[in-house]
Amino acid sequence: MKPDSTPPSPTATAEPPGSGAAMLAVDGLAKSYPNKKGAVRAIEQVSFTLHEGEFVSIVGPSGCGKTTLLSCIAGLLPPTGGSVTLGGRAVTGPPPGLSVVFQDYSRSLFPWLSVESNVGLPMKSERASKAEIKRDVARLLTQVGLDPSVGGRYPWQLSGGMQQRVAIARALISHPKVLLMDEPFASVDAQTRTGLEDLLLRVWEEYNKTILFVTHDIDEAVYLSDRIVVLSKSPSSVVAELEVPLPRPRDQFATKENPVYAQLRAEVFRLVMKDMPAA
Ligand SMILES: Nc1ncnc2c1ncn2[C@@H]1O[C@H](COP(=O)(O)OP(=O)(O)OP(=O)(O)O)[C@@H](O)[C@H]1O
Repeated sequence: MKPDSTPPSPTATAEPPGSGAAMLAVDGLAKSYPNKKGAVRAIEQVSFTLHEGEFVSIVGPSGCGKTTLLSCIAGLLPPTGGSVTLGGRAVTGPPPGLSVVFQDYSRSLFPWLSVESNVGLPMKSERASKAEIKRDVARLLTQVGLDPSVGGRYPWQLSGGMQQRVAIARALISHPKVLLMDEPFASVDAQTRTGLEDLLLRVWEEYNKTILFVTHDIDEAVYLSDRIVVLSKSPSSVVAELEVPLPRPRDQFATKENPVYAQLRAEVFRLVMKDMPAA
């Protein structure tokens, strides 16, 4: 496997996000799960497009079908209608060029493998040499803010935040075009979460990735994204797509003090709560 050429610096991204070619197109996607009574319609008629280099978040009321949507996009679950195309090719199974990071890092990482083996696994299956794997794993661990010596430890010896950094390193090592993230920071404490948000923004800018990020957290969606896709309650469809015109680079203090941040947060909250079942 060839390593990426030197990652471009954040300032080298000449085009504004969202101005690139269509990278991921979701068109009329539907998914029903069979049950004793017939079927549970989880999502129906979900359509949106991600352009190259864009950071897009999906939000919606609890149980609206966010995980179902992401699983269909990742080719892990066959949709019952509609289509997904990645780089112009129909997704019919897990496609090359796409990596997934789950909320539950134990789903991303094998506890019986060292951190180095976990991160290097995609390269191993592509028959990279041991030296190449070692070099790239150390580079990626540094990139996600971990000391390369962590490579010799096991996932269960690390904190939740560190494990999620390892999962991000592993997702990046195969140079995916698109990163799908399913509530990746929902299982860590608030301070760790803000650190991971800023890490993700740095990685996104440096590697010029296209990211689709599912979250329950409206603040997080506004802070991170170029655009927010709001889903209705299940069976869900897209009720709104909102641009986030906040300047970049984002900053946990300055961005959140910007009146546009508060305005957008309130708007997304209103759209999501409209469809929330009573507690
Ligand atoms: N394997 C399954 N079999 C049957 N129904 C399912 C299955 N998985 C999900 N569902 C149903 O599909 C709908 C959407 O579920 P999904 O987990 O995708 O939503 P979500 O938005 O990710 O949920 P949450 O807000 O809890 O993260 C729900 O009504 C759920 O009960």
